[in-house]
Amino acid sequence: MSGTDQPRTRLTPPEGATPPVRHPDAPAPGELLGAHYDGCFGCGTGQPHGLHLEARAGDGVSITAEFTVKAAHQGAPGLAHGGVLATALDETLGSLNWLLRVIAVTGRLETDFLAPVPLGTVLHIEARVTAVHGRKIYSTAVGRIGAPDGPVAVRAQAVFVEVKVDHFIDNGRTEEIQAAMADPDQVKRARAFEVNP
Ligand SMILES: CCCCCCCC(=O)SCCNC(=O)CCNC(=O)[C@H](O)C(C)(C)COP(=O)(O)OP(=O)(O)OC[C@H]1O[C@@H](n2cnc3c(N)ncnc32)[C@H](O)[C@@H]1OP(=O)(O)O
Repeated sequence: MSGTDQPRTRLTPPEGATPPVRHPDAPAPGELLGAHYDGCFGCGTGQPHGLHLEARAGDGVSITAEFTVKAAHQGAPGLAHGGVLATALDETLGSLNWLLRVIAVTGRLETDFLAPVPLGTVLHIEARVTAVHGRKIYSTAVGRIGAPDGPVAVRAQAVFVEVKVDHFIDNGRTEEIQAAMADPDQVKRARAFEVNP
């Protein structure tokens, strides 16, 4: 690899990284998080072919989530598309930041595909933050077939990078940004960008 092809950072926390701290206002363990934005492909109710992933707060800085593989999510006949499975992991890992009450985006996501996932499967995902270092949040996730203790189909390791809300406002298409900011529901307005209302 040439210098510019190198990943920005390793997936294992560096020396000096600290354990994550659950925000005191984070939803209680077991609480459903709900969609952060109707238009989100991972969790939004306004996306007919989206994943409609449902995430719940877990203990510490962890999340459990469920995603049912539907016809629109196929790659090979009757099997989930690998990119869709990576999206489900990304969405669950992204939800962890809500427990830290930090706005962050995926910087790096590495996925291991261990077993094919048939159409109709409920994928049970568990994700947790392992460490924080500066703006970098290190996390892992595992997705199991059919039950929380079912066979492991996918695993992921990720680094999220903390950003300011300007990241979305400056880079998102104007129509969607304006519509999200004009939402009369204050919580929905804030959660579109995962900002602590
Ligand atoms: C609202 C919630 C929605 C959740 C949806 C699910 C999550 C998503 O899919 S988010 C969408 C996909 N991700 C993106 O679009 C991100 C695109 N990338 C970017 O915008 C930028 O590259 C961004 C913000 C990640 C980093 O840029 P910038 O703020 O300039 O970072 P920079 O100051 O260079 O680096 C800060 C630290 O992060 C590290 N870093 C930066 N980029 C990366 C990366 N890609 N991978 C790993 N580490 C990184 C740097 O090494 C640096 O570490 P250190 O402080 O130790 O030196």
